[in-house]
Amino acid sequence: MSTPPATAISAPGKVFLAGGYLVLDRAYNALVFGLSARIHVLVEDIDTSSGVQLSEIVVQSPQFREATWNYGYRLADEQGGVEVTHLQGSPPATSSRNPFVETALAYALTYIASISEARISPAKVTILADDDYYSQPTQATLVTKDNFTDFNLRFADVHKTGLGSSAALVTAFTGAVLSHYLTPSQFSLTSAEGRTKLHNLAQAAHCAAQGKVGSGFDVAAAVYGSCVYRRFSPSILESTGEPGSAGFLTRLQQLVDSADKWDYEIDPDSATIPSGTALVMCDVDCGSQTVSMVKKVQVWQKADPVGSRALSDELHKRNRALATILESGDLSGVTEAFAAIREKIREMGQKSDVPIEPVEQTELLDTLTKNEGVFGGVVPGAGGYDAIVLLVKNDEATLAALKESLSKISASGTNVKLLKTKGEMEGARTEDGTKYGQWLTNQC
Ligand SMILES: Nc1ncnc2c1ncn2[C@@H]1O[C@H](COP(=O)(O)OP(=O)(O)OP(=O)(O)O)[C@@H](O)[C@H]1O
Ligand SMILES: C[C@@](O)(CCOP(=O)(O)O)CC(=O)O
Repeated sequence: MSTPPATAISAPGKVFLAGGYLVLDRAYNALVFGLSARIHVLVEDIDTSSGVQLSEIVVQSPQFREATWNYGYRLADEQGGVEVTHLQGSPPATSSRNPFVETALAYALTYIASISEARISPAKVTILADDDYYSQPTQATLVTKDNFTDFNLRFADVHKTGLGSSAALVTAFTGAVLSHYLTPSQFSLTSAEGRTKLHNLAQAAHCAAQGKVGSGFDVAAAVYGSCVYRRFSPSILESTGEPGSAGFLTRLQQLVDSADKWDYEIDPDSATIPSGTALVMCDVDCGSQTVSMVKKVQVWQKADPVGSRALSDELHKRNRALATILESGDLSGVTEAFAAIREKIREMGQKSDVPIEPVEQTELLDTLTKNEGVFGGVVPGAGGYDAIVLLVKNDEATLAALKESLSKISASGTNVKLLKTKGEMEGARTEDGTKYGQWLTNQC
């Protein structure tokens, strides 16, 4: 009997162009773009024809070493939902846990159990990520097969580029598991209702795995692609509880299915990349980012509520002006719009004593914006030293000149690299499960 193709879903990474920090407050919205860099999640049934009835799901990330996680699952008493246990199996199963995978699995299986009587059969889940999510070791010769690179590294040794791998992973994982176990009438990624459910479930799982409630812009972009985003009130997720706790199944099902519980606003039509242009990203290898940036900005906001509100209002006005220019497609004034945003971001950084646009990044952005065909750019999201994003003319000559400028800059100190990924409009989507060739174990 031939093996059915894997259920495959992919979700994009993100670049946060305008509205970092402000978006944590529902008074402001954010301009976020999805990226062509995607994470793909494939689900295949495990053959139990030998009569063995396992309750086991194996998750593997075969581009990395020691990246196989085995999970047992069981329906907990008192409507506690599906409890997932990380099994310490023999190698290749890894002993270190992956909170994003584990939580996404428990949340997805619990939601499935809340709306379906069907048995959850054993399965193998494969995660494949675009190269751009991780900085590649400079000396190593890496093997790429069927479009994905074997990084030959353990997760602990990987440097991420900050494209939102965890949000893309949780979204694609949740979508793939729901699509695999539910019928199209119970869940379909192509319907508006299905997307809403995927968003709500992935948002809840991602916050739980992170151990904090962020604005959720990264999950919104992973589900809907480029959009103007206003966050949900954090209180919505306060009483969901833990998988296994009494009533978790009912609470999660209501959270996912009751659209009126949520107050986020997601508008994919108002985030536009003008025709003939591209949003590109440069990975900057220049020291690490301060982890407590958000906390420090909040300390400043508390200490100076009036001043910080006035600055945020002005920055928001400038963010909206950029969004309007991009939407109009008429790029006159776009360079000034980027500069105006950066001016206020630097002021916010000085006032809060946070390197949102540190001086090294100011120099880099100023230098690159002088290039023919580069309209402007910013330090995305929370800012810091890790990356910059540029709006450029989408042609070979501009990209070649940009690469040349970056290699000159790299030769004189800071290592800066143009990533292959570009801004893209589309969110999570169903993929053809037969196109992953050698990465699928059933076909090895
Ligand atoms: N290919 C993958 N396979 C399995 N787990 C992954 C994969 N990629 C990322 N993850 C999980 O996501 C974690 C990284 O998430 P984190 O939120 O720290 O980074 P990010 O989302 O890429 O970055 P940022 O939020 O700065 O944009 C990893 O430690 C791992 O648990
Ligand atoms: C600072 C913040 O507004 C954006 C962080 O963005 P990034 O992870 O740096 O892309 C935090 C958030 O929105 O959750």
